[in-house]
Amino acid sequence: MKTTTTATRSGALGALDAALSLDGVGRTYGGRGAPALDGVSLVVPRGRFVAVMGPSGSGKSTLLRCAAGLERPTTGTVRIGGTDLATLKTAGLTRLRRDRVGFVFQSLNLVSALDVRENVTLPLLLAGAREGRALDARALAGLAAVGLADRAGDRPEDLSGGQRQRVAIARALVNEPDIVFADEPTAALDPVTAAGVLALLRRAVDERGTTVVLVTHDPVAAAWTDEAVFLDRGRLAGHLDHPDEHGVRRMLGAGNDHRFRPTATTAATAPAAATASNAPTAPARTAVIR
Ligand SMILES: Nc1ncnc2c1ncn2[C@@H]1O[C@H](COP(=O)(O)OP(=O)(O)OP(=O)(O)O)[C@@H](O)[C@H]1O
Repeated sequence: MKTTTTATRSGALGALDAALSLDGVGRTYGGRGAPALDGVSLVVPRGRFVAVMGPSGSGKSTLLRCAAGLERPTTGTVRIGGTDLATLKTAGLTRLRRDRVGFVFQSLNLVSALDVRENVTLPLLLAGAREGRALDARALAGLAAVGLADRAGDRPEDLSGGQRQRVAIARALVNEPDIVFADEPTAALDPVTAAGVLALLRRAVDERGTTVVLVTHDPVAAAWTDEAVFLDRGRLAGHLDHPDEHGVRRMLGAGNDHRFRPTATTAATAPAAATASNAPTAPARTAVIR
């Protein structure tokens, strides 16, 4: 197993100062059969937007759950911001997820008994913040950032799917997490609404330096990211820097007959916001270790 990236070879990036690192992570369910994840190693630098792609059942969601500390891997090491998750007991893991991690899922359950503002303040309250004007101001600022300041008093069921996802993003970002994990957040949205949601994630990366790990099937969504990594039957099978829609489709097509061929690709048609992040100051790319 060899490290293949310049980032790691040059020593510019280590697992300890990365936003996220996985080293030999495997996950087997029920102790039988093929593992859902099989020895996945990668390093995601801070301030990076990374897409995790691959065929259905290739292990994308399992990778996300293990990486986010929602599930313990069977083998290997996961570090968030240098902290080895295996060293944390349940309470410590909960604290780390609460304080440093944001989540946006396709079916992210906003609490229907709470209004939109209350949903956004929830992570802050869980982290011990006191109710009051300062808390409300933070929630409203977060809602304003996703264009929903005027819906603060509404219930989630009064919003469209796209608006709900924007509330979910405001909630994920309200405690200024180091890293956000998003699992198919745009799968149920029309293309225009999906672009709005992806633009919000892109902005979090560009303006706040948040790291975002996005599981998606969608080559258009992947084109908003800095890098796409591809899974095939639980293993890392390739990656694209500055993925564009065409390059991603090609990789996914190659995956259909199990012949991923990692290639160097550049973004000819990536969204403008994504291109901006490819400035020379952008952090080193994700280190894919095989
Ligand atoms: N909780 C579980 N119990 C048993 N098997 C599971 C569990 N979660 C996932 N698996 C299995 O692990 C493999 C990978 O599943 P995973 O959901 O990670 O794939 P995926 O790439 O996210 O798929 P999709 O794109 O269809 O959502 C599949 O074979 C799946 O059946």
